[in-house]
Amino acid sequence: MVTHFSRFQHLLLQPRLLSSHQSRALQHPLIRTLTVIRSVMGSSSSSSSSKLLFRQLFEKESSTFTYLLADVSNPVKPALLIDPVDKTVDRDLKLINELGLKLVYAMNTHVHADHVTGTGLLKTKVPGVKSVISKASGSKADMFLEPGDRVSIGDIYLEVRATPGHTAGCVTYVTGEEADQPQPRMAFTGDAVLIRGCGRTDFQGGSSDQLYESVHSQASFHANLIFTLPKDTLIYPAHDYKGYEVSTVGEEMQHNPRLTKDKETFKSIMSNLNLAYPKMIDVAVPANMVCGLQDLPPQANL
Ligand SMILES: N[C@@H](CCC(=O)N[C@@H](CSS)C(=O)NCC(=O)O)C(=O)O
Repeated sequence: MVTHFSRFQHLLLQPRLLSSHQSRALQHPLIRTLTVIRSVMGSSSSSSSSKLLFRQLFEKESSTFTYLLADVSNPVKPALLIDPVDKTVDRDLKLINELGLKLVYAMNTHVHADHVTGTGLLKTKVPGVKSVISKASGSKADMFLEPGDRVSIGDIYLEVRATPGHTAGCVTYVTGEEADQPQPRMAFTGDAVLIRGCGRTDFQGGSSDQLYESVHSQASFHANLIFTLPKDTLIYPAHDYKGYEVSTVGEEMQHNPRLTKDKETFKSIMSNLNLAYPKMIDVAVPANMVCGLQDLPPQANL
């Protein structure tokens, strides 16, 4: 199910005003088609695809978003969860059952410090579910991802991009670029990019320098490059503390109060956040290093 791939090219269609000459040129059927696609994409605050079933779910104690994606064009309706929380596993499973989906993967964007992941619990409740996390996280799981891997459910897939900075093993999952994948693209950024913010960088191997590079750099093919994704790419973070639900790459490039700054200013902002340590960090990190389950016997196959 996880495959390496070698293409990160994408078509970037910038919205702009048209001259009368350009308007006449739009009579060309190919250009007209592209323009229609662009206008649909540009006005959207959610992705459209006849295949994709998508739900954004919220756990209010830790302000965590869990995302449910499924390919409902496939007879099995295979599904995955991104960043499930232990406290809301039963809610998530109820929804999955009601919608007739088959949960295949329980994935994390990183080792969370503020809540216990639901992946271990999901594995005990749904036989066959595979826990998934980046290899760089150092955590236990059934499947370990590296930058450039793909995770597929039916005909829909997520690309894995390295997003270190909040933690060393953070990744972002991005839907595929092809026309048969959900459009606009969706980026599940974990705690790398939050809406009008970003993840803190003061523990778990965090680095403000690295986070800045993860978002801005174009140096490495498999590096995250969040701000080089198409501007209409929808950003779905792991947390929100301000009442937001979704943003876009273009919106964050323009309005993110931290990530729009130059690197030195960004680093200075990050080193002066003075945030309290997450209340659950001493419980959550050890638990999440073993998929959210601490009390299993050593021989348990996580
Ligand atoms: N008060 C919460 C923790 C809040 C917090 O630190 N959130 C993290 C992401 S979870 S480790 C973060 O990166 N925040 C960035 C920010 O600017 O707020 C608790 O005690 O759990």
